[in-house]
Amino acid sequence: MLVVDYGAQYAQLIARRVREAHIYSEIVPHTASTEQILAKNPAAIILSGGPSSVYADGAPSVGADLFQAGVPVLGICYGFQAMANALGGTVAKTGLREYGHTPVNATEATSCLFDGVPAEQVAWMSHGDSVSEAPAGFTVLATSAGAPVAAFANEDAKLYGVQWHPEVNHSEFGQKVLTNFLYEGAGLKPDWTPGNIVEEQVARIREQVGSKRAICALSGGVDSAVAAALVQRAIGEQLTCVYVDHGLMRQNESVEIEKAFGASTGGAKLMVVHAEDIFLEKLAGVTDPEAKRKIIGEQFIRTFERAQAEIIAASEGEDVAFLVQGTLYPDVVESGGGEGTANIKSHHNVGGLPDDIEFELVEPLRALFKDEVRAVGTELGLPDEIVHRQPFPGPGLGIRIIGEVTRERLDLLREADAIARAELTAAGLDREVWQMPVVLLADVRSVGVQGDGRTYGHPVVLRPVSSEDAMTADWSRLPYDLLSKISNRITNEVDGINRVVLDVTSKPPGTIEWE
Ligand SMILES: Nc1ncnc2c1ncn2[C@@H]1O[C@H](COP(=O)(O)OP(=O)(O)OP(=O)(O)O)[C@@H](O)[C@H]1O
Ligand SMILES: O=c1[nH]c(=O)c2[nH+]cn([C@@H]3O[C@H](COP(=O)(O)O)[C@@H](O)[C@H]3O)c2[nH]1
Ligand SMILES: NC(=O)CC[C@H](N)C(=O)O
Ligand SMILES: [Mg+2]
Repeated sequence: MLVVDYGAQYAQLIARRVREAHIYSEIVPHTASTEQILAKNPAAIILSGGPSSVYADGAPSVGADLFQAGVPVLGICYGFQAMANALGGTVAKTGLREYGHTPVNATEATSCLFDGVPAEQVAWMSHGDSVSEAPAGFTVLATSAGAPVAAFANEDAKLYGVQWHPEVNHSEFGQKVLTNFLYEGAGLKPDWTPGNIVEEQVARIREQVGSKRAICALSGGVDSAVAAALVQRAIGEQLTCVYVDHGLMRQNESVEIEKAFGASTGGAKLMVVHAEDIFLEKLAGVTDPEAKRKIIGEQFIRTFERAQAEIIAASEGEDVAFLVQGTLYPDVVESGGGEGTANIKSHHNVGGLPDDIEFELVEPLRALFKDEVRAVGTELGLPDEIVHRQPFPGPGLGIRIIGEVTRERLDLLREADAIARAELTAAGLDREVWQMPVVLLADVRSVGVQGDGRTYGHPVVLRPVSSEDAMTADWSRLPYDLLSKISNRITNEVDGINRVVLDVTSKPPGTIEWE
């Protein structure tokens, strides 16, 4: 099943909802020609939304021939409008815009698209243009106040379209409409599972790496543990995992990772590289978040090159050409790696990579979201402690010190962070909270009174968030008692921190990390 991306906010979300319906899906850009799309032999096609207007100059269009190939198609929003336009319907700016929750009424309940869906449903809309006339041969299935043609179908040709976004959570029967299209409209069988991801990726990795050697950047986090386990399954002995202690890790983390490692990767070899001094040296005097990220990204690669040289020397000159990373889709899209998407922050493993990198990357999880990766981890038999670990960013505490990163500041933050994490665990909230960065405002100081004396210390920010996939997040409503305990312990026990504040910003507009 293919998703054609018209520059949508939600193209990956569509692909993911299709995978949730246990059908394999991939995304192709709208620049792909009809021949290129059909050459992939799709069992069905979904045309995504997009920011353009079909009647504007240079707007992406879809060839009418795509609809004559006998492949079932569902158009969503822009995709729906482009489909109407290509097949002789009319699309116009009606002046009736709809954004957000919108009631939609079925006018033709017999379509398979609406099986099990009530006559009135709340759908999530985001459009300024509307289809005012369906193409010949199509039946209008639904209307809304702002969209006279809110859905249409040509059941014989297996062509369907909806003006709303069935892929977003807020569309009440969104997943139902999507699965109706997939199972009934397109007749697909729900037989794709995390087990298939494992099989398919193992086969792909074998093909890519062949009999050569690879190293896996292993952080102790979920993504790299799952990536390592997949690659280990594919190429066994040819893999060496490399953990970099860059001095930006949390308290005791390096020791714990070394200990937990055997369980996480099915016994692959582990090499620990200590690179604290060089990372801190390169970060000296740097305060700009993007500059920090680029420096850390580059130093990671330089460290992997050191590991590569050692492995080559030890294996009598056999080349190590591949670098495995646990890159996920959100890392790619935030780094501006999608079709026409903005750069929000350069994740060290994507946008932070240096230009002169010589490794060939192996990234088996690059199209997936975190909860999908967790399902693959469970499928691979990884222990729950690893599969459900809270994320921790590769640049570590380096992007949680607002200001210059120094050894003293790192020690201060490590102490505060250890207390916050221990209390969250003691409260039994580790699984409920997605992650809780503790951020040191190193260039801010405030006046306190402690032991009847004046202090002039730094604040830390607690940033507990709940999320499904890190693309959006809300601040976690932690119990006041817990917040109070964390605040008391940090200010009492960590010399130099005299204030604890709570971040109550969702994402958007904030991101999870402060830098
Ligand atoms: N300290 C490290 N040593 C080696 N590789 C690392 C380190 N930190 C991060 N990486 C690499 O960068 C990738 C991206 O980091 P990221 O934090 O997103 O993933 P993760 O650590 O595997 O999982 P999680 O999101 O659960 O923390 C990792 O999958 C890993 O390949
Ligand atoms: O490995 C990583 N390298 C990075 O450069 C990076 N930046 C952010 N994160 C993690 O990604 C998720 C989304 O974070 P933001 O809302 O801050 O963008 C959150 O889980 C962050 O912790 C990173 N992980
Ligand atoms: N979300 C969309 O796909 C929007 C389609 C088109 N740009 C409109 O405003 O109607
Ligand atoms: Mg991590």
